[in-house]
Amino acid sequence: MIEINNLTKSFGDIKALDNISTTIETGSIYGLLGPNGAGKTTLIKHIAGIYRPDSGSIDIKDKSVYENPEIKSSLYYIPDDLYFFNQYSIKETAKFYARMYPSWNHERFKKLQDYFPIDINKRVTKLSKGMQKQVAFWLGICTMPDIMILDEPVDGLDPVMRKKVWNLMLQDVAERDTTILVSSHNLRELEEICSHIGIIYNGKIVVERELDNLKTDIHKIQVAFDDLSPTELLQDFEVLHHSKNGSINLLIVRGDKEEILSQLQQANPLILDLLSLTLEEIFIYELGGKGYEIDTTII
Ligand SMILES: Nc1ncnc2c1ncn2[C@@H]1O[C@H](COP(=O)(O)OP(=O)(O)OP(=O)(O)O)[C@@H](O)[C@H]1O
Repeated sequence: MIEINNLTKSFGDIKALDNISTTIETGSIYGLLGPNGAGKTTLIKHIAGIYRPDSGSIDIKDKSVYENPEIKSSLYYIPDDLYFFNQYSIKETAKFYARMYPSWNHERFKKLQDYFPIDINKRVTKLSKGMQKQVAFWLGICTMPDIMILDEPVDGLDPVMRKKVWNLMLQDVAERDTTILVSSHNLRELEEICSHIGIIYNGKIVVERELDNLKTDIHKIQVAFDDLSPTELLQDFEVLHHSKNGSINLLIVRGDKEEILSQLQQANPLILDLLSLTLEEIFIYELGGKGYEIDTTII
C-alpha cells in the first residue's frame, strides 16, 4: 500500500503539488490522469523516492520511501525519458540489475527472450526508442517488483507490443498482487486496464474513484421534447454539459441514474436514451467543470 499524506512540492513560485493525500491499495492498477503540467510526473517522482517532499509524507509498507534503499529495491520505475548505461548490452544491464535488485528472477529473464525479439548482446542505447521501452519492461518485470511506476509507459511501442506488455503486467498483478501506478494521456488504454483513477489538476487530486464507480455517478443522456428544456427539469442535478442539435439534447449529468431518468420521463420525452460514457469524456467534462475547457480559437 502506498500512503501519501499532505504532500506539497514547489519549484520556485510554481506549486507543482498542493497538499495531496491519497492511498493506493496493494494489487490495484491506479491510473493518474491530468492536463499537461498538472503535476503527474512530480507526484510519480516522489512515489519513486527521487524527490524529497517540501512537506508531507509518502510511505510504502509504513516506511518513508525517500532515501530508503530497501523500499526502493522493491519498486521499479519506468520514466518517460529512459536512461541506460551507454556501454552496456541488454545482457550486461541484466547482470547489473541482478546485483541491484535482490529479487531478480533470471529464469524469467531467459523465458522472456522469446517474448521480446531483441538480441541480448545489443547495446541498449543503440536500440530504437520503442525497443528500449521493451527492454525497460523486460528488465522491470524480472526485478519482481511489488510496485511498478510507469510514466507514459507505452509511448513509442507498436500496437502489438503494447498489448503484449499490458498482458505481462496484468498477469503479474493477478499472480503476485503487484501494484501498478500508471500516468498516461492514452485514456482508452487506461480505461481498459485501470481499477482506480485519479485526476490531477493544478497540483491537486480533483477526482479519485474506482473506475466502475466513476462511471455510475456521471451519465450521458440523449433526450428530445416538443418544447421543453431538459435543464429546467434537472435543476436539482449538476449538469456538466448541455448541447442541442435540432430537437435532440445531449446532456452530461452527475447524480443518481434512476432519479435523473425518472425526472425526464415524467415530462413525456419523444426520445430518451442513456449512452455509454468513455473515460475521455469523463476527463473532459470533469475538468471542464473546474475551468479547464476545450475552447476554440479561430486563426
Ligand atoms: N524540475 C523542475 N523545475 C522547475 N519546475 C518544474 C520541474 N518539474 C516540474 N516543474 C513544474 O511543475 C509543474 C508540474 O510539472 P509535471 O512535470 O509534474 O507535470 P505533468 O502533469 O507530468 O505534465 P505533462 O503531462 O506535460 O508531462 C509544471 O508547471 C512544471 O513546469
